[in-house]
Amino acid sequence: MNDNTIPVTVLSGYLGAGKTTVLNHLLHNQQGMRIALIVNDMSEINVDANLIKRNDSFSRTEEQLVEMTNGCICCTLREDLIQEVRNLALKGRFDYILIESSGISEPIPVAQTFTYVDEELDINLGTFCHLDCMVTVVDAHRFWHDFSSGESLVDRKQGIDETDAREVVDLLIDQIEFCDVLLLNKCDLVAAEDLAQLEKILQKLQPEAQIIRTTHGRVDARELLNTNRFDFEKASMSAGWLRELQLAKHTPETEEYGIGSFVYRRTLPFHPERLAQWLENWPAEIVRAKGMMWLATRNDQAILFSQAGSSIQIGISGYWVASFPEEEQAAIFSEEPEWAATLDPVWGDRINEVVFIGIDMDQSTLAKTLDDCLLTPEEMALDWASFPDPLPVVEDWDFDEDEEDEEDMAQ
Ligand SMILES: Nc1nc2c(ncn2[C@@H]2O[C@H](COP(=O)(O)OP(=O)(O)OP(=O)(O)O)[C@@H](O)[C@H]2O)c(=O)[nH]1
Repeated sequence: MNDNTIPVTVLSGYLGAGKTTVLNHLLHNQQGMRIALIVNDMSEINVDANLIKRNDSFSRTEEQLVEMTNGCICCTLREDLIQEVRNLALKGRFDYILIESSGISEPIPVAQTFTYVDEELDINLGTFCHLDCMVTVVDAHRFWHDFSSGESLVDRKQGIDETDAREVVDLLIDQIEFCDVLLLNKCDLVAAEDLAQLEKILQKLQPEAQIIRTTHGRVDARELLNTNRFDFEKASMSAGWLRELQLAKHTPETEEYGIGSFVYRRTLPFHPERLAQWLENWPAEIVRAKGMMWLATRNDQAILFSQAGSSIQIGISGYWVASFPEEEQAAIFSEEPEWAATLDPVWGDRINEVVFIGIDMDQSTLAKTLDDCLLTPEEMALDWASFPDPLPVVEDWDFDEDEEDEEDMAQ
């Protein structure tokens, strides 16, 4: 299907991770291909594009450089990206398109640009090109610093605008969890033992991607170009937490460097007040947690819980099927009998099911302290709606900020 369309590789990675360095390296090792480059920079001056133009391998006749500035190709410049890619493809001069996203781009919207027809522009990029590989560059030296900084893009003056409340760690995790190749760059700046541990945790967060250690972006071009690796469905399902959740049975792993994971699964609801207290004292050894939660006070809502570093988000993912009228439930269950057979006879699909990935986690203590947050048999008999619920309704909830708010109120 992809035979006659131009392959595209997208480089993502947080600011300064080494994307331009990788791109420059690829230009030196392009195996005779005529490459078109699209370089996206958030600032007005496209520093990365200037660096590439100075590269002696960048020949103006064979290559073309498209600079996209003052916005991000995953949001404000998405339509421009579609048009630029189409224009490049229509020139018929290029064998390959390489895109360097801005450091604050999210990879999924960029990938969607190639997989969905844009109805407003009425352009189907699939007729011109296909996504070959999503690459994420990770800065091995700064990873833990950025991951645990608790800072937002706005705190770092790196947001799209002053309302860009995304946390640095959420961006890092999005870029890691959706990719085909992870380049662990700046390996020269990290001790061997720390590097081995970081590689293992990245593997746990993203078990499908090929992880390649690099220094100054030096990587065999064949690992990133014409790889045939990208598959939207597969990439969307490749995150470590999701894979863990889908495993029929967790096989205990040999915990190299203390890195492990487990699924906390209970068919009892959480008491929101006790759960909130638990979240306030988030165990530092948990690196990533994600899954569904069942809160007694919101008995119909399926809550999506997501944590990475100090960022905790609690959102509504939808409604439990068990909260639907009986005929609707019956219709859904008859369409998915295998799934229906796995459900609790009393509570249906209501469940607490959260994956924890961490370093040196004490699984039984964590599970025990979470069990203490579930409704007791006495509470099960009470009116659940009457329980205090200090948890936020939706969206981001930063417990550090909450502490600050409490401190402010106390003054
Ligand atoms: N020590 C060391 N420095 C590196 C390595 N790779 C890149 N650098 C340096 O890191 C800095 C940032 O690299 P870039 O390639 O510009 O990073 P980027 O991801 O394109 O950055 P943005 O475009 O700002 O998002 C530069 O000064 C590079 O020379 C590496 O492996 N080791």
